[in-house]
Amino acid sequence: MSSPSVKRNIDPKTLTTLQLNPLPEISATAYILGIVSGISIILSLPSNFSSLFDNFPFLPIYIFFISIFHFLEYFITASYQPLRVEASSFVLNNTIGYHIAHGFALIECILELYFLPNFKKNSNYLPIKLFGLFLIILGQSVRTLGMITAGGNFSHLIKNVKEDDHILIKHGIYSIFRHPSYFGFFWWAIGTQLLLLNPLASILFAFMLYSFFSSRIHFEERYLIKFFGDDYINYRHNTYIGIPFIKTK
Ligand SMILES: C[S@@+](CC[C@H](N)C(=O)[O-])C[C@H]1O[C@@H](n2cnc3c(N)ncnc32)[C@H](O)[C@@H]1O
Repeated sequence: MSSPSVKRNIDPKTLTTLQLNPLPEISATAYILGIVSGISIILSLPSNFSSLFDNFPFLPIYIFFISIFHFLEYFITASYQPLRVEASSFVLNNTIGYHIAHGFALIECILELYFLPNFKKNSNYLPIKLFGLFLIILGQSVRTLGMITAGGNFSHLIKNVKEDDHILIKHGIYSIFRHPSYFGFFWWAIGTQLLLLNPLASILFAFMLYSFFSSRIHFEERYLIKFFGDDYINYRHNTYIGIPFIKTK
C-alpha cells in the first residue's frame, strides 16, 4: 500500500508493521465500525426516525455491540501489543461458522419480527432480553479484561511454539478463569441471542460455541502444558473455564 519512495526511507521493522496494518484499510474499517455503531444507537432510540424498530430496539442494539466488539479487538491489541497488532486483529474475517451463525440470527430475528411480532415485542419477555444485555456486557468486559491482563502473551492464533518472552499469566481475571477471553466470548454471543429473543439461534449458538471452544481449549491446553509443565497443571486445578460442560481436568 505504501509508495516506493516511502519504502526506501523506512526501516524494515516499521515497514513490516505497516504492511500488516495497511493504514487505508485500518482507518476505513474503524470509520465504518464507527458509522455502524452511530447509526445503531440512533435506530435504537425511541423516535419517528427509528419507527422501523419501534418497541424492538434490540436489533440495532445487537448490531451496536457487534461493531463495538470488533473495534475493541483491534483497539485493545493495538494498545497493549502495538508490535503485534495487524489488520486481522479486528477479527472480521472470523471463521465461516461465525458469519453463518450471525447471518442465521439476523434472518431469524427479522422473520419473527415480521410474522410473530406479538411474541418478539411481548413485554413479558423483557427480563430475558435484559438478561441477554447483562450477559453481553459481562462477556465483553471479561474478554477485554483478559486481553489486557495477558498483554503480549495473548494472541488471536494459538501458539504451538513457545516464544522466549511467553510467560504464564495467573493473576487478575486469570486467577479465576483460565480462559477469560473464551468465557467472555461464549457468554457475549449467547447474550446477543437472548437480547434478540431468538429461540432457534440461541440453541444453535450454544451448540456451535460449545463444540468450537471444547476442541479449542483442549488443543490450547495441550500446548500450555508443553510450555509450562506442572506450573500449568497446578494452575488448571485452581481455576474455572466457566463454559457449561467443558472440563479438562
Ligand atoms: C486467543 S488467546 C486466548 C487466551 C486464553 N485462552 C483466554 O481465553 O483468555 C490464545 C493464546 O493465549 C495463550 N495463553 C492461554 N492461556 C494463557 C495463560 N494463562 N498465560 C499465558 N498465555 C496463555 C496460549 O498459549 C495461546 O497462544
